[in-house]
Amino acid sequence: MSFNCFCIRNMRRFATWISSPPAVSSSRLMPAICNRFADKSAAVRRTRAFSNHFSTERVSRKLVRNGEEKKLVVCIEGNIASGKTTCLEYFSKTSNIEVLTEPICKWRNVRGHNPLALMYQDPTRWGITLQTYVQLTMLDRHLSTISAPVRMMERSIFSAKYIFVENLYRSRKMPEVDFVVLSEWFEWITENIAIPVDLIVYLQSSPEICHARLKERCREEEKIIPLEYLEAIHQLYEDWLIKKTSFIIPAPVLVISADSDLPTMLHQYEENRGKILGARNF
Ligand SMILES: Nc1ncnc2c1ncn2[C@@H]1O[C@H](COP(=O)(O)OP(=O)(O)O)[C@@H](O)[C@H]1O
Ligand SMILES: Nc1ccn([C@H]2C[C@H](O)[C@@H](COP(=O)(O)O)O2)c(=O)n1
Repeated sequence: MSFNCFCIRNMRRFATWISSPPAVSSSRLMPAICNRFADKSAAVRRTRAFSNHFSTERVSRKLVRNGEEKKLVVCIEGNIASGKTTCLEYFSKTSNIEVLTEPICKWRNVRGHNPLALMYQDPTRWGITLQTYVQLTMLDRHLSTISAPVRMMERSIFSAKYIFVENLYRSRKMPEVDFVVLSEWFEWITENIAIPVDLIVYLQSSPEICHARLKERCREEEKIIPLEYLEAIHQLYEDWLIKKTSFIIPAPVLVISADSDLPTMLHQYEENRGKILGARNF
């Protein structure tokens, strides 16, 4: 299937999903998963445990967590080294919110392996390995119990797919079969599980500034990242969140210009505090 056909099919799926969401219930879903392992009693046990945490009461009829509808979820998006972690640190110190950074420690060490380093060394071979694990760990982040009225998290399962997987595929570093399998997983997840996001804060920065910050941060795995890689990531972010021409955006977007020095950035975060933490009215 050509890339264009694939995109059109995705768009159609999303359109169908919006107008007529799939009727998957937790009681149907979990046995289906467990039956793959041909263990019926385990299927029943897991269904009960699963049903304690999820219900299908919301309009979308996707699986949703009980009692978490009123909590606010804000995703901080932006290029590598644009200042996302610094932004999260600032808000975590100055407000009573829950902050979830990207699980990069896991990406650098999963049972003694470093898929992040492997991906940068040989993206064609290891891109699928890293991105499969990113998708799992980001889903885990999204579905974890929210411990405060507001959750701010670094990136999302959406940018993992729309930016990083997309970039690997478009730059011909990810084989089509890997891209298609990962896309099937992503579509299944987003069609069947509610992943609530109330606001996206996009830290918009120039690739050159990010490159300079990335060099200064000096993460071992990222030393080989060229400026062109950050330019490609930047373009995908711009198409998604500014031009709005590539993929569905799961929440309203607040754009913050992120090229300034640290004191100016902290001032900007203060100015936007109300919009970010009161995002339901944004
Ligand atoms: N406004 C800024 N001006 C200069 N350096 C910054 C600024 N914000 C962050 N940094 C530095 O740039 C590097 C990347 O920032 P970080 O917050 O880790 O980015 P990200 O989480 O988006 O990858 C870090 O070394 C950080 O100290
Ligand atoms: N889906 C993803 C998400 C992140 N990465 C890489 C990019 C960086 O090297 C690192 C963490 O990014 P940062 O938080 O510093 O912006 O992980 C990836 O390859 N795929």
